[in-house]
Order: sequence, then C-alpha cells, then structure tokens
Amino acid sequence: MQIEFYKYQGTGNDFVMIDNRSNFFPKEDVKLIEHLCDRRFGIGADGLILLENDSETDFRMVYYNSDGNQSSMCGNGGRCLVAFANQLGVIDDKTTFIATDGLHHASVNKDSIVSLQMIDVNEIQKKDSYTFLNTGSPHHVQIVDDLEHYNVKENGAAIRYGELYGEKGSNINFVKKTDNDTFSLRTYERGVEDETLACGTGATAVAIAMNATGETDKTSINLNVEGGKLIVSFDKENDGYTNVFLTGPAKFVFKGTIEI
Ligand SMILES: N[C@@H](CCC[C@H](N)C(=O)O)C(=O)O
Repeated sequence: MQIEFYKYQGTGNDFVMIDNRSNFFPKEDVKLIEHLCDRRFGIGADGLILLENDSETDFRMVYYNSDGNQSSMCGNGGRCLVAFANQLGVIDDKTTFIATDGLHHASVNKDSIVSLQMIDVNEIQKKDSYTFLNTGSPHHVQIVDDLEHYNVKENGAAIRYGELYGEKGSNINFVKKTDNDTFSLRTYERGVEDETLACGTGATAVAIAMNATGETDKTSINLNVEGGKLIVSFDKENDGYTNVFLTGPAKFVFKGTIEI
C-alpha cells in the first residue's frame, strides 16, 4: 500500500501531514506512525497529523508524537495543519477547526504566516524554581543560566521522568530573558523524547508564565526558538489569560508517497 504525505515545518518543528478525509489511514497502528516519523527508516518528523472531516467545523486535527502515540495539542502542528488545509483548498484564509483541546480559530496569510488561537489559561502553578501550566499540552517552564550551552536533553528527561509529573510526564522548557518583551527557549518534548527546534504550546506556555511571574508586563511577547521566531499575544483578565494567539511561519517542505 502507498500513502501520500505532505511534509511541513513551523520554526523547525516538523510534521508529516496526511489528508485522511476518506478515512483510509490505520489510526491505531502505533508502529506504522512511529515508522513514518523515523528519520532514518521513514519520512522523518517530530509528529504526524491527520486532517479529517468534521461535521461542525472546517476540519479535525488528529495529532501523534513521533513515538507513534496520539497526544494532546500541538501548537506548531496546528499552525502547519492550517497551511496544509489552505494548500488542499479545504479553507481560504480563515478557519475554525476542532482539535483534542477544543475549537481553534486561525488565519493564514500569503506568506504562510499562521496565527492560531490557543486555549484560555486559568490555572498556573507558580513554584520557586519553575512554573507549570497547560496550554493544550502540559508545560514545565524554568529559567536557566547559560541557555546556549544547557544540556536540554539530559536535564529535560530528568524532569520529565522525575517525581514531579508521574507517568504522564510533561514537556520541559528552559528559558532565558533577553529583554522585557523577548525570551529565548529550548524545549524537551514529551513523545519525541528529545529537544525539538521549536514547540508552539511551549512558546505559549513560556510567554504566559513570564507574564504571570512578573518577568514581563507585556502582553505581546517575542520568543526566540532554535528554529526561528514566534510571537505570542494574549489578554490578561484577573489571573486568567484569554485571546491567546500563537503566530509564526508554517512552511510546506515537500510531498511524496511512501510504500508501507
Ligand atoms: N510540538 C508541539 C507539542 C506537541 C505535544 C507534545 N509533544 C506532548 O505530547 O505534550 C507544539 O508545537 O505544541
């Protein structure tokens, strides 16, 4: 059997996209999804995303990490899926779609910059050395010295598998403040089990955490990630965050078929 796929990347967070509107894809085949994401034996990606029909919105997003397991929301994947839906002619420049964490509104411009509304955030756990919040996926946010030389894989894995987050684990973000509206981050991603070049829900978590802990009073924040630049903006209401938008490039890389 041959599968047609499209490859996309958003600030270096890369995804295999499959048009599953005809429901042909074997969704429970963890080994197959892991194989398609494998960088040596497959296509290679941080995750795989199915675009499916939905009766009430433009389309449904079904997201898998590169370990083959379905997971929670992926911000960069959601942005890339909007660009993919646009390329397929499923949407024009604005959309509403459904994902595991609920409805998302988004827009895409002619330069393939996608702005994606993320879930509202009301619960933020502020601890002495880190902040924990859920932006569609769980995120640990920690400021570190010398981010450039920090061992993200080793330290991220130690926290992800440590006593804090139990079996479910968390994504782990290490952060450096550049100025009042700019932060740099590097992310260890659960389900990839490695550092990725960017994480959209992670960038969103860092922006909100930095505002919530008083590191910045800005409500539009620049995030430097290893694979480029993202912007996160929001409204702050009492202790909650609404109208949260994640904005950045979402680029088509290539398409092809793979024999399985
Ligand atoms: N790359 C993602 C996050 C994907 C989900 C994560 N790996 C998890 O399982 O929690 C993003 O851009 O948000």
